[in-house]
Amino acid sequence: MTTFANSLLRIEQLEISCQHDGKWRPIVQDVSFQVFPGEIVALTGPSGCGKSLTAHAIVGLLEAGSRVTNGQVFYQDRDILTYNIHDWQQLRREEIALLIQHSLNGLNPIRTVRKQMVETVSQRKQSTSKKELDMYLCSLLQQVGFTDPESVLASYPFQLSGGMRQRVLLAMMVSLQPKILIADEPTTALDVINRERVLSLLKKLQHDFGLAVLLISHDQQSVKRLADRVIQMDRGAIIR
Ligand SMILES: Nc1ncnc2c1ncn2[C@@H]1O[C@H](COP(=O)(O)OP(=O)(O)OP(=O)(O)O)[C@@H](O)[C@H]1O
Repeated sequence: MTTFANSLLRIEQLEISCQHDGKWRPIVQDVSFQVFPGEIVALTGPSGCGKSLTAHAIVGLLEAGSRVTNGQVFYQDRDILTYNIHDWQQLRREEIALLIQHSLNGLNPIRTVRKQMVETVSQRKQSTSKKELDMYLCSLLQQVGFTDPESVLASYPFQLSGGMRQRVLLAMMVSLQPKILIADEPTTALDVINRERVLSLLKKLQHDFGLAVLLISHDQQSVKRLADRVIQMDRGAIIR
């Protein structure tokens, strides 16, 4: 008998259907794979093959017009598709982080980085003095490669480049100490230098914290450089 004792994430025969012209049709079908602690697994394939739908289903964030119609998703052997909204929120806060395609969407454009980081960090950290908190925020930003963290804290998202915003999101994610990061096209909107930075950072987080990463990407270069294992999708199914 196969044992799944060590897998962090186990997807079994997942089917996701979408509504088109009032009819529900399966778009993702019979998708099964596992992610083990500390490994980087790439989910790759052409545009529209169902990578994002799969990623969003795993974290309970499918949009209206799409839903899971078959299969199971286990996180540490817990069947998370049975979760309610509260359970999902807790899972996303404590265990599974999601880094989305366009980083600006993940940050509020009219609030400073500091305010947003404080909000995230306070989900995990007990209240401390302002000075201690600032030191902690700066250390998080330094971990993701910022040499002038104070000025980043005082900035609004629009004052930062796409790559910088992506790294701010990663710093916030690090503070939540997730076991697994699902990164949906984390480098698509970035120029070559920032792309390299974000990819190196994912590798560093894997190395330093034993973070597992499910990397959704159609960028073969990123996939080759980063992934320990590659899962190839096409037209809603895994092909290898
Ligand atoms: N909420 C929705 N309602 C209806 N159809 C949807 C919905 N979300 C996704 N789809 C359809 O499902 C298909 C797969 O979409 P998905 O975003 O998962 O592709 P993808 O592989 O991530 O592509 P890309 O690399 O371009 O992001 C697409 O044809 C898309 O139009």
